[in-house]
Amino acid sequence: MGNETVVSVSHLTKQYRKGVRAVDDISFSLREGEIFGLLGPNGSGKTTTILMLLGLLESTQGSVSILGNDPFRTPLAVKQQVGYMPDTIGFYEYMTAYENLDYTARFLGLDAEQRRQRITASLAKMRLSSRMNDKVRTFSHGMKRRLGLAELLVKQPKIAILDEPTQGLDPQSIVEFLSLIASLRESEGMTFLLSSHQLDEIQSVCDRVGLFSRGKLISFGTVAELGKQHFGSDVLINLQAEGSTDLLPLLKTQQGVLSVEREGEHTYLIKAEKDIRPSLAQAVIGSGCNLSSLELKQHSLNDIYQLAFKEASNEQT
Ligand SMILES: Nc1ncnc2c1ncn2[C@@H]1O[C@H](COP(=O)(O)OP(=O)(O)OP(=O)(O)O)[C@@H](O)[C@H]1O
Repeated sequence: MGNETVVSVSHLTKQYRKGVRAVDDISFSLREGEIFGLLGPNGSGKTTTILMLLGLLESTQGSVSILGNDPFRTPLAVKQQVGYMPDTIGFYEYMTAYENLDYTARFLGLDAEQRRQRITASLAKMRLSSRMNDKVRTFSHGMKRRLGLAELLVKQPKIAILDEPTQGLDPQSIVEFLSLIASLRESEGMTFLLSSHQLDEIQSVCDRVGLFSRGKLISFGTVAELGKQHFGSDVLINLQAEGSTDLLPLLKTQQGVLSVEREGEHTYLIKAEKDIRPSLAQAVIGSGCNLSSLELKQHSLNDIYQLAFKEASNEQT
């Protein structure tokens, strides 16, 4: 991931005519080459934010800068550098995959040979070469998503914004789709913004996430940072040990330990200020017990999401 800021959002607000404040004073920035997950329940403001990033919707207040351009004032400059995959991808169903991509490529002003090269390379990367002359209406949902990524590749944008890209995919296709995104980041250096409520998958691919609740960005950072912010602890350690000594009092008094919970007869979950596995191992072995496992655990994005929303709704009521 580079250090250059490619997307910068400052105090962005959108109030629809009917009075709904769909996005309420949000600020964040994205770095070149990062994969960012915009997470939130239905109606929390994700799509409204995305539309403002794309210049398709005017903000009520605040500003957006995409690679130095204001998307609402200079939409063409932004459109050339940003690829967008909406939640319902609109391909021409009675045209072939190749024809659909050629239609997109013509807008880029490429000559016939450049178009052919770019399209065939993109379809190959998305493993759709064998289906390029088939009509899109014969494609499965997952194949249409892959064709959506191929279309992004034809466009070669610096930034790709994908609204609910994994919606409707089976678990295997989700894993495959997200690994394609990760590989595009590696090979093309693209920056991705994904909106989603598929937490586990997002955790596996995103460098940083932003949690949305009722138009507000209630948390922003890496999953580890969010874990610290909401759970007040840097690390969770899972320890398994057997022996005649009750380890609970011993573990509780170790330096750096914040709390200890017994999770099973011989299993403990330790909340600690930092990674103190070496001193825990010493203490356990010193007490005469057999240490069978000592693992660093992260709070799952799902745990963080649940807690963050509980906190946000407590604040709002
Ligand atoms: N054109 C509109 N006019 C008035 N209100 C709108 C309009 N579009 C969205 N809203 C409202 O703004 C809020 C945020 O909607 P938005 O679509 O941005 O949420 P979302 O997080 O993308 O939801 P989802 O996950 O369901 O797509 C909701 O209360 C929605 O009803």
